[in-house]
Amino acid sequence: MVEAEAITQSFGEVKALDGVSLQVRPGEVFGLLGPNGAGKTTLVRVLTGVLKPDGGRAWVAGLEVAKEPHRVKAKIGYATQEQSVYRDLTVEENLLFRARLYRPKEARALAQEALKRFGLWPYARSLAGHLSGGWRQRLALAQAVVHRPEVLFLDEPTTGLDPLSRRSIWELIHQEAAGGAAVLVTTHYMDEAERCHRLALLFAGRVLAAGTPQELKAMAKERARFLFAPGASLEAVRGRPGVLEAWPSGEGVRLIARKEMHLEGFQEVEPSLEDVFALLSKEAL
Ligand SMILES: Nc1ncnc2c1ncn2[C@@H]1O[C@H](COP(=O)(O)OP(=O)(O)OP(=O)(O)O)[C@@H](O)[C@H]1O
Repeated sequence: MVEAEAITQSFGEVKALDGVSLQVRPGEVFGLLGPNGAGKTTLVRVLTGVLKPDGGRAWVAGLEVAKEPHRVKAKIGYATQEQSVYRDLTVEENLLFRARLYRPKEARALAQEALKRFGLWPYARSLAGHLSGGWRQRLALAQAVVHRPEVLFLDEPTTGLDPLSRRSIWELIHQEAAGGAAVLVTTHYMDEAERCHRLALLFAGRVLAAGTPQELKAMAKERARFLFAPGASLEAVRGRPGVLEAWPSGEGVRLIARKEMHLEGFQEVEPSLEDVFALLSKEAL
């Protein structure tokens, strides 16, 4: 459904993408997790045909993106970080506008269906500019899928939303995947990465690892120890040989240490995705 093969892209001295390969299957929510500047938006721009990369190839919905960018655009939904809703149109008008671009004959029926599917009925006649951030983001998502695309690209769809709104946006993302769409979603929230079927950890333009959240954690446990030091001071823990990372956590200190180290008095804990990321980015530096 989505296949990227060794994509590279530089902006002057900056290597935004450095040989990125990945696949997203139909029915799957695939997360692209990485800090600011990792290259997430650049990859989405390449995969949606907005930006032609320096190197590598990409296929989306059976088409090679660089060769047929216009046909690709009709088959995908794309919600960018910049909110793409028109504030001075109503919710319904926004949906109609988008649907008409791709499937003019069915536009009215598609807009009605999206209003229902996304629970936007009560706001159909409200101006988009009057919606709260959470509902506007819901509209942005509805707009991206109103023409029933096979592949959906969502660039940080929950940035700036409160936890409850984020939760409901994630429910909708999974609803679209359950309907058969291949969904690629970028995020820098570690808890959101846990909600993906599979994910790739992107750092400085490179995929450090890819897999299900469970696979990534299992891989990290093979390579390092994840520990908690109750009542310890940060300085004391950081000073011990073999400690790769340490940070304050509740009544003690959390740390990542080399596998071969014997650290008596420490409790072994299950790594989170944040721990996995901390370990891999440390190794990559
Ligand atoms: N058009 C551009 N011109 C110059 N540099 C760019 C351009 N677009 C991206 N970059 C640089 O490429 C790198 C990757 O940027 P990108 O926006 O893809 O990262 P990101 O992972 O999406 O970050 P964020 O989470 O902040 O959106 C950054 O160093 C950025 O400054």
